[in-house]
Amino acid sequence: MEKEKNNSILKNIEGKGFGKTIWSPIGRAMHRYNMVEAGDRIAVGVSGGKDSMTTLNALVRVKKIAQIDFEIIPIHIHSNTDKASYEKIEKYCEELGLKLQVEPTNLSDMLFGEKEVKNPCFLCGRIRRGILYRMMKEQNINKLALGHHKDDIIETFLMNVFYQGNMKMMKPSYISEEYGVRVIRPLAYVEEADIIRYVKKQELPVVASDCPYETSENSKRLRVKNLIRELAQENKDVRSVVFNSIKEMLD
Ligand SMILES: Nc1ncnc2c1ncn2[C@@H]1O[C@H](COP(=O)(O)OP(=O)(O)OP(=O)(O)O)[C@@H](O)[C@H]1O
Repeated sequence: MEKEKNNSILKNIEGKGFGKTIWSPIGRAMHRYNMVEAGDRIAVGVSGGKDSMTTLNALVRVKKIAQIDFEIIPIHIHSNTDKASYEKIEKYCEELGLKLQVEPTNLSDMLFGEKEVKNPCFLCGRIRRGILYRMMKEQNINKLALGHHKDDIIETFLMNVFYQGNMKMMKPSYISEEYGVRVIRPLAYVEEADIIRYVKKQELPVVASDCPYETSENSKRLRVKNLIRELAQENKDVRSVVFNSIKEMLD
């Protein structure tokens, strides 16, 4: 019975035709950076968006197919009081045999209240990260899996070059000195377009983001994203060209 359930979960996660675009690059990144080791307690930051839901699936898949004994702890930092917005994720985690931990915050009020905040995206990310790290410490969790993918890594690199004048990288795996935990990005080698295709085909219960800044036309990230999109019309491999040129610097 248990075996049948496991097989059905695995089948739903894997889908058909995603070996080359999803599972193989995830496997390569996990292997190269030793992302999953026996005894690990790995928190997955689950926003409910396509990237973190795919990351969650990737870890559940590894747990089911590899003989590695580790734990997965999905955590959702909730930005407002609307419970309905995460019930879908909670239910999905249950189907995977996992209990979603939900941490309520007043992030929405803080960021979109009466007082204007200067750097909302930076602040939001920092606060969320701070909460995640605190929860990890309290629960003896040694790794944090985030849903950043190949396009995020390329965009971050180019943004740093264009706007900051440095070549800082979003690394697939690194130790946060401040908090003493390892951050891993299992989707580091996966392209966003493939994640979109995967999530759609598998009908993952993705929750739309309520962040008003996400699609802001002025956002520097969006400008870089559009630039890459434009270049990709001339050369469809442009993402891989950039990525391969920085790959060694990601270690
Ligand atoms: N509310 C949250 N609770 C827990 N983890 C989060 C939350 N928001 C973001 N994260 C984690 O941080 C990562 C990067 O966050 P970001 O806001 O850039 O989301 P994203 O790249 O759009 O990903 P997603 O599609 O998963 O929302 C996410 O993939 C996820 O792992």
